[in-house]
Amino acid sequence: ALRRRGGRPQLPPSPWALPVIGHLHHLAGALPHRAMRDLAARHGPLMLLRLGGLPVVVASSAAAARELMRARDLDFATRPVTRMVRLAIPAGAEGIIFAPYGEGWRQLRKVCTVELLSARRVQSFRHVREEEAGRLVRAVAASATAPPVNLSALLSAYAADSSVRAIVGSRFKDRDTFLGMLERGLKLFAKMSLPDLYPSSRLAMFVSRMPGRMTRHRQEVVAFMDALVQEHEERSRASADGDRDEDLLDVLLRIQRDGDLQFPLTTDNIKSVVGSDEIWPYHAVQDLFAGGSETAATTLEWIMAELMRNPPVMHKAQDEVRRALAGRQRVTEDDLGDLHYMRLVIKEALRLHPPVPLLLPRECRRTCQVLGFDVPVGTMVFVNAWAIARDPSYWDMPESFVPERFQDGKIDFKGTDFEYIPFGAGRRMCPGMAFGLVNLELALASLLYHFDWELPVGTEAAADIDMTEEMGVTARRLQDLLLVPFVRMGRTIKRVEC
Ligand code: HEM
Repeated sequence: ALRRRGGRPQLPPSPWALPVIGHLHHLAGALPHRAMRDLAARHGPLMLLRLGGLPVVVASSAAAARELMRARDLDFATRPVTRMVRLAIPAGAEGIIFAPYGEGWRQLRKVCTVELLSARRVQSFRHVREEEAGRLVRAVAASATAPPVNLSALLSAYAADSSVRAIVGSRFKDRDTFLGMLERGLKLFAKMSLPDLYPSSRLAMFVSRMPGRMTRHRQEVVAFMDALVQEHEERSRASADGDRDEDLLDVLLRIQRDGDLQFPLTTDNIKSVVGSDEIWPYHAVQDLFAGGSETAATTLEWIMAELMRNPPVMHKAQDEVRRALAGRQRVTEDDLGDLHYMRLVIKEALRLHPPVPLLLPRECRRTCQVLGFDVPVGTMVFVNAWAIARDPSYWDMPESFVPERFQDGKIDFKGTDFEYIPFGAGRRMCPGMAFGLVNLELALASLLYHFDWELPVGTEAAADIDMTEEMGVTARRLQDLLLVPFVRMGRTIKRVEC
């Protein structure tokens, strides 16, 4: 396929490069999705960058995304496993996010959709979400005595607590250690280090501190997983409750133990799928935590910031929630069905602030053509979902927060409208969409129902709210969101005194 134009491949266009670092200098000083959008404006919707020694193709239009994730989805259905990821995760134990395309990933993906993230399972954690949303409301109310409230911190706690409770249960005694380990692991995996940028360089391996950190993380995980799995197995032997109280790790261990699935999968299959390494359940649960926690916290923060900047939208959303829930003491999931406008608000926030702006990287499995260019096997691929969702060729007033643009229901995030793909598309699309959305809806409805919100002293105008992003595990706010809540009790609104 690469034998074109007299034997030379027609690669996608690239900016000018420097020796050794390639195009890295073009990304310096800006967040990757922003720098890549600016480069794409000059070099086109499919461009080839060399990041150190790593070839990377970036897709920046709906047409390019459609080709990669629909027409050629199978050719791009694998994830790159960098040297650092491989140090932390042995082959066969990658979990779901990092799993290369193949039988192992396919089976785990089925476990995800049929068991872990199915509608039934999402429903089974309803009480966890409602309790955690209640805890969030109480925490906001309690902090309201000394405003402003650091809403970012409270939302992070809400998202992390509800995820960890779903994954390992509320009775797990080393929960805080587990949470700390997951958060450290996520930060390590989110970084591109020297050995990743120069995959064949021994020097990069030698000078970087990442290999040591990854190895220590793996050792920590192995030690911890033993205790975690043992505790869960003892509990499941002691319990006669069937699966009534199962957390996600219980489900994974049950599947490993019994092959108890709706599709034929024996214990032996599972072992070969997940490898015999004892840390496989860890990476599966880490993926669920990665998927569930940061994405929810980040999105909720952006939604609240956008609502503060757009008072008419805030009033309309509050009006809807308060009308639908009139007289209720607290918000439950039964109440969410009628909140149409609030759902448009969430959609619009996911358009302007997709928490995973470049989606998760894919890798080309087979040399092929995209938009008429040759993409060589082994190339890493990013889809700039953030840039596409702000492209004026698809969106009117793309930088403005206008939930009504989704009112006619023509565009959705289910992976078929490629100008709007916050959850990705194709075979590797996010399997946790339903799980994620219900988490967002319950927390948001609670914040809108119970509180009125004002800007802290010193932030006089809504336009002064700092909207700068930073890139960590997700594209979140650089500054914590500080707001002043007023508890709304019936018709009177007063600052809480406790
Ligand atoms: C607002 C919420 C969320 C957003 C915006 C989001 C976004 C994404 C994106 C962009 C991808 C990559 C898709 C691709 O490569 O095409 C992804 C993959 C994934 N997400 Fe989510 N996600 C969310 C919530 C969740 C939740 C709640 C879970 C699980 C509890 C989850 C689990 C996963 C997993 C396991 C993958 C990897 C799938 C694979 O590689 O086959 N996500 N997510």
